[in-house]
Amino acid sequence: MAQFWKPGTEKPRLLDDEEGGVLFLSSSFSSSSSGYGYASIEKQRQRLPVYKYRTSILYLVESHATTIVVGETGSGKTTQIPQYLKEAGWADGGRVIACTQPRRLAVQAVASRVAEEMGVKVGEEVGYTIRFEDISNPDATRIKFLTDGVLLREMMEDPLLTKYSVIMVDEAHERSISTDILLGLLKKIQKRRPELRLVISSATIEAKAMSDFFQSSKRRRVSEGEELRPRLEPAILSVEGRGFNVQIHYVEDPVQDYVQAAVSTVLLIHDQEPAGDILVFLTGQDDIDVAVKMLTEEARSDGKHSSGLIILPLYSGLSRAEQDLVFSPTPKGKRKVVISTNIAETSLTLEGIVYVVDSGFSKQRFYNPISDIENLVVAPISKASARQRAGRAGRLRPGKCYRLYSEEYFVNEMSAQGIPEIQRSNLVSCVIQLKALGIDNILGFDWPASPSPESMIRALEVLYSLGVLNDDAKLTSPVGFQVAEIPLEPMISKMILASNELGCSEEIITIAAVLSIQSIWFSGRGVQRELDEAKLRFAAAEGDHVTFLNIYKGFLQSGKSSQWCHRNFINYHAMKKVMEIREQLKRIALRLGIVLKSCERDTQLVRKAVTAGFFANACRLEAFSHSGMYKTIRGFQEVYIHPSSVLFRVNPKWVIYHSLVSTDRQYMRNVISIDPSWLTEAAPHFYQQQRLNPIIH
Ligand SMILES: Nc1ncnc2c1ncn2[C@@H]1O[C@H](COP(=O)(O)OP(=O)(O)OP(=O)(O)O)[C@@H](O)[C@H]1O
Repeated sequence: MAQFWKPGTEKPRLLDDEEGGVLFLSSSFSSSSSGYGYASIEKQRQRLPVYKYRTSILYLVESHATTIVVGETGSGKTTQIPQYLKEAGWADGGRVIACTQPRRLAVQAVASRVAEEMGVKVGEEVGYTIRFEDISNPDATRIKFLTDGVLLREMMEDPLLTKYSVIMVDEAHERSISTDILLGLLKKIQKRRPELRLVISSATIEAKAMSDFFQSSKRRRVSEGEELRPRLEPAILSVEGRGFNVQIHYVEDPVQDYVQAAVSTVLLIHDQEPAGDILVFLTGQDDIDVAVKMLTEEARSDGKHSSGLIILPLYSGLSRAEQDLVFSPTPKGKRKVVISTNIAETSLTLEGIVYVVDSGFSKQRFYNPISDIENLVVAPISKASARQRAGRAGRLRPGKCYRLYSEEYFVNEMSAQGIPEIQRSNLVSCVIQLKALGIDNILGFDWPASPSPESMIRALEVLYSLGVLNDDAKLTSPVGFQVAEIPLEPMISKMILASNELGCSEEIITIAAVLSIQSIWFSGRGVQRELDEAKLRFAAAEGDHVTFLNIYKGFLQSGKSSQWCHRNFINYHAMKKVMEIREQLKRIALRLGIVLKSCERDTQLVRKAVTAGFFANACRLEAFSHSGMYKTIRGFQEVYIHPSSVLFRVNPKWVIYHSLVSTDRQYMRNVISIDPSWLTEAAPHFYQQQRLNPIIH
């Protein structure tokens, strides 16, 4: 079990102490978490640290084109600033105030909170839009929360975002790809629309870089009326103070197994600490499922330690209804344990949470443009993330955060800030978005942090081979425009378009839905044999994609039964999410004129459609390899079929994978066997005939 410094001894630190900063105690803050009346909400609003800065914020927004607001987590930036702006008239005359978030869940949660504070219904004066879900009313919505990705999509219809008077880019320090693209484009828009105001909310460390970025706007020639325009240099405002104290506990020695350590810590808290819910940060669906199972079994086998625990997973692959469970009030006498990925890291207030357990890891993308390989890797988080995680406790009362790493590690080894996603990702989706917005000179685009030219060139090559870009690097018609319109990775979009021509769109839409979530299998420790046996019941010789079709069919035939999923080691929540996404994809397909048609299980057609999208991920088994080693066709990288694939140990000669994960080796996840001649058919330029021919034969 992880050993923590005991509370009350000298060791635990208050959050601010980490930096040697000032301690802020807001003990007057009401700690009641339910039954808010309107008046009490108003009082709560006024007690938030940001309230003291209301006038300054409004003054700066009035007088500067860009205002950067720096503030501790919980100071009230997200929920309050849009309301201040509305109250000051920025939404008058039909104008709209936008507030972007990197994550969907945060968009929904913050919109409901702000609507509650304003005493209105979500979807009316306060609305939100996330991919596939628009809960806003063009005539009534004055404050709109949306993901930064959705705002980018809105630019396709309205390049200058004319309906917005102020755009607040929240959590800009997270540096998601979409945030970086958005910042670059907003800077451009400001030159054309000097009346547009930007509010960038950012952690301290990034504020200077943000300011430099917006500062470097080229000065316009002063013309008549110029003095009426806002000042171009950005203003920086620092909001001092936070909500409640969060006591930080570190482990004394590094933990060997963070899932096991997280489970032990939850039981320790439950045993020794007063009432209050627990939020645990792990990395992904796989380790969350394992932790949920361990805790559930503990609850079954040994009532003493774990009676009264309500254990809930939280990750993006869950259906909406399951995600909503984490927001429901905890029944009296019970303790909720939410086990989450980093989707709960920013902007969320889960009312009952008093304790946070932080594994110190998250799943992150890393792309190597030389090998053209993108991996999803479990990697250490940054100090900025650790603070955000700790900040989820102490939002409505004092809290505690248990870090499953040592203080020495936190202070000396943890990086201050993560690497911007744009510098560690494959840029195919990013390039197509910019192209769709008419940005032709992608290499010359004004980025807050430049991606490597190699990554750009790789992305351009792939898009060209997908038939999305023409010789002039412009979107092709209709394929390029259609691919850009589908809000999915371009390779999946291309696969869907190809399925229309091949007559297998029903099957491919199912496959696309399954590929958009992490896994539909139940992951658990100690159940590998049963899981393998269950897989055999559905396994298709052609590979995982066709296996998904068997599972989907079985699920429908069972009447979408949770018991059926349980018996077959399939994650019921994930299957419900697949159904949701599939419905959304069907609507998009119909809009694009794709005829929904089944090929009646002609798996060759299905595999050809997959090849049309994913040809760049083709690999060949090494002729003399008995260890199942493959080499990627592009880049000659060594890769292996992941043990979770139905093709593990089957090792067909030619395969295509959907994604790679890196542990001790590079593993291909979701693999399908192909005929190599389909590669040259699908992408003659990519696999120049003469280069591939000797390999094929
Ligand atoms: N759904 C909610 N229920 C109750 N209180 C809430 C809710 N949402 C926000 N609050 C209160 O408002 C405070 C400020 O939240 P807000 O999201 O505006 O802060 P923030 O400065 O943007 O922090 P972060 O960067 O962590 O998002 C919370 O600490 C909490 O006290």
